[in-house]
Amino acid sequence: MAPIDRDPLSLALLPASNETQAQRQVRRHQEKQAKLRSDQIDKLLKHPDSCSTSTSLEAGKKGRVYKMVLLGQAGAGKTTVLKQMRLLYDPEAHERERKGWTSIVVLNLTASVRVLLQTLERYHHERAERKSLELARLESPASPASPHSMRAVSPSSATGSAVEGASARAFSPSNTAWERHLPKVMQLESELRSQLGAFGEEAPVNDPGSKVHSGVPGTTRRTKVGDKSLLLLRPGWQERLFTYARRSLSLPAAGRSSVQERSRRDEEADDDEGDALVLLRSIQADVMALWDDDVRCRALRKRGVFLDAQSEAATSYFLEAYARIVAPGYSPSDEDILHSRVRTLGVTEDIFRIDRSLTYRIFDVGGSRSQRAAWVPFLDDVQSIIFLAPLSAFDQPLIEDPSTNRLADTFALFTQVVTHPLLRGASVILFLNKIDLLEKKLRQGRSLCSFWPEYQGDDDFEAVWRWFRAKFRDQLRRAEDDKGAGKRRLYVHTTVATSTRQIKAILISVKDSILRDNLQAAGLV
Ligand SMILES: Nc1nc2c(ncn2[C@@H]2O[C@H](COP(=O)(O)OP(=O)(O)OP(=O)(O)O)[C@@H](O)[C@H]2O)c(=O)[nH]1
Ligand SMILES: [Mg+2]
Repeated sequence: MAPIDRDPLSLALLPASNETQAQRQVRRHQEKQAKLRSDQIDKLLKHPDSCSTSTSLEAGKKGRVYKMVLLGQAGAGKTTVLKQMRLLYDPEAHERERKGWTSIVVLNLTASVRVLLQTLERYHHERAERKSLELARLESPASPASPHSMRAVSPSSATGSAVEGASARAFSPSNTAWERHLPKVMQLESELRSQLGAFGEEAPVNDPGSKVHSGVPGTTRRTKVGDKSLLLLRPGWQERLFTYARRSLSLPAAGRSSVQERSRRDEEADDDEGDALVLLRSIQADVMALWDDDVRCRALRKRGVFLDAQSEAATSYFLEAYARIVAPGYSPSDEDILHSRVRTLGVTEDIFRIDRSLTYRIFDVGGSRSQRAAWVPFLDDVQSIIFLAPLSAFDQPLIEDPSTNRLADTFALFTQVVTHPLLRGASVILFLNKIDLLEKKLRQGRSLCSFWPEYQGDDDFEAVWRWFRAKFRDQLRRAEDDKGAGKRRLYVHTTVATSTRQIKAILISVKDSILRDNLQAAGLV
C-alpha cells in the first residue's frame, strides 16, 4: 500500500461503503469532469494565449498564482466565504449573477417555511402524545399507557385547567396552519429543487418512508427532516441560473445561439418563480401570524430552535425577509445571497485576481462525509488551507452520523487535514466561524459543558471561543509531534462568514499572512 493510502484523511476520504452503483457512477462522472476542468485550467494558466476566454481566466496571465483550498464539514461556511471573495475580488461577476440568485432565495424561503410548519407540527404531536400518556396514567394508574391512546382522547377532554383548555382550542383543526399548508409547501420545495437541477439523489424531498404526514409521531422524524432539507445542486447549476457562467468551459446547447439559450432559460426561471410566489403570497399572512404572534412559536424561537442547523435554510433570516422577497420587483440583496444555502456537490474552482502580482486559485469542496472522497485529486500543490470550524455546532449531532457531535467531527477532520502528506507544506488558516450564532446560543442558556464535559469554565462567549482556539492549537501541535513534522504557524480568525465588513478585513489579513509566508519561504525574513 502506498503511504498515502494508509493516512487517516485518505481513509476518511474513501466513498461511503454503502454507495450504490448509480451513486458511484454519478460520483465518478462528476470527479472526472471536475478534474478535466481543473486540468484545462492548469493548461490555460500555463499557456494563457492558447485560449480566449472570460476575464477571470485572463487573471492567470500575470503574476503569481497561489493555490488555496476551503475545507471543513458540511454547513461550515466554506461557500459563504467564497461568495465574499467574489463580492470583493470580482464584483462585476457578482452583479451579473444577482438576478440568478432569485430562484435560490425563493427556494430557501420555501424551505424555511417548511421548517417552521414541520417544527410546529412535531411540537404539537409530541405535546399531544405526552398529554395522552398522562391521561392514560390518571385513568388506569396500574397499567402502562399505550403511546397511541392519544387517538381516542380528545385534547379538550384533558385536565380542564384554563391553560390546557386554551391550548386545546389552539390545536383545533381550524387553527393548524401546518396541516393546511405543509403539503403544498413541501410539494413546492420539491418542484423548485427539481427545476433547479437540485433534486438530489442523496436527499429526496418526498421520502416515501417519511411519517411527517401520517399523524403518528415517529422517532425517525427528526433525522428525516434534517436529511430532506439539503439544497443540493448538481454541477452546472450556475449556468442554468446565471446568465454569466463563472469559469465554465462548456458550450451552449447545440443549434441555439447562446443569447437565445439564455433568454429561454430566463423566461423559464421567471415562470417557475411566478408560480412559487403565487403560493408563497397566498399563505404569507398565516405563516407570519405563526412566526410573529403564536405563543408556542415564540417560546421555540426563544429556545433558539430556528437559529441554525447543519443543512437547514437559515430559517430566521428568510422568515424575517418574507414580505420583501415575495414583493413585486424583488431583487436579491447581497445579504440574501450570503444567507442562501446551496450545498456544494463535488469540487468547484474559482480564480481571483487580487492585484497585479497575485492571483488566487481557490477550490471549494462539498463537506459532508460522502463528499470528502472527491477532495484528494485537488490537494496537490496547495499552498494554503482555509479550514472552517463552525463553533455554533457544539450542541448538534452530525447529520451523516447522529452519534457524533458536529464539532468533534470537525476536530477529527482538522487533524486529518493538517497531517495529510499532500498538505504538509501548506499554511493553515483557521476560521472559527458562526460565532454570531455561538454567542446567541450561549445567551439563550445553552451550556457548553453539557456537550463538552471537559470544559470547566463559564458559558461566557469570549471564554468559550478562546477555549476552542487553544484546543485547535493544541491539536495541531500534537498532530505534528506525532508525525515528526516541522512546526507550522496557525493563523486563527473568529469569523461571521455572512458579514461582508468583517470578512473583507480578514481577507486582507489573510493576504498579508500569505505574503509573509512567501517571504519566509524565500528566506527573506
Ligand atoms: N449566521 C451565520 N450563518 C452562516 C455563517 N457562515 C455560514 N452561514 C450560513 O450557513 C449556511 C451554510 O453555509 P455554506 O457556506 O453553504 O456551508 P459549506 O461549508 O459550503 O457547506 P457544504 O457545501 O455542504 O460543504 C448558509 O446558509 C450560510 O449563510 C456565519 O458565520 N453566521
Ligand atoms: Mg459549500
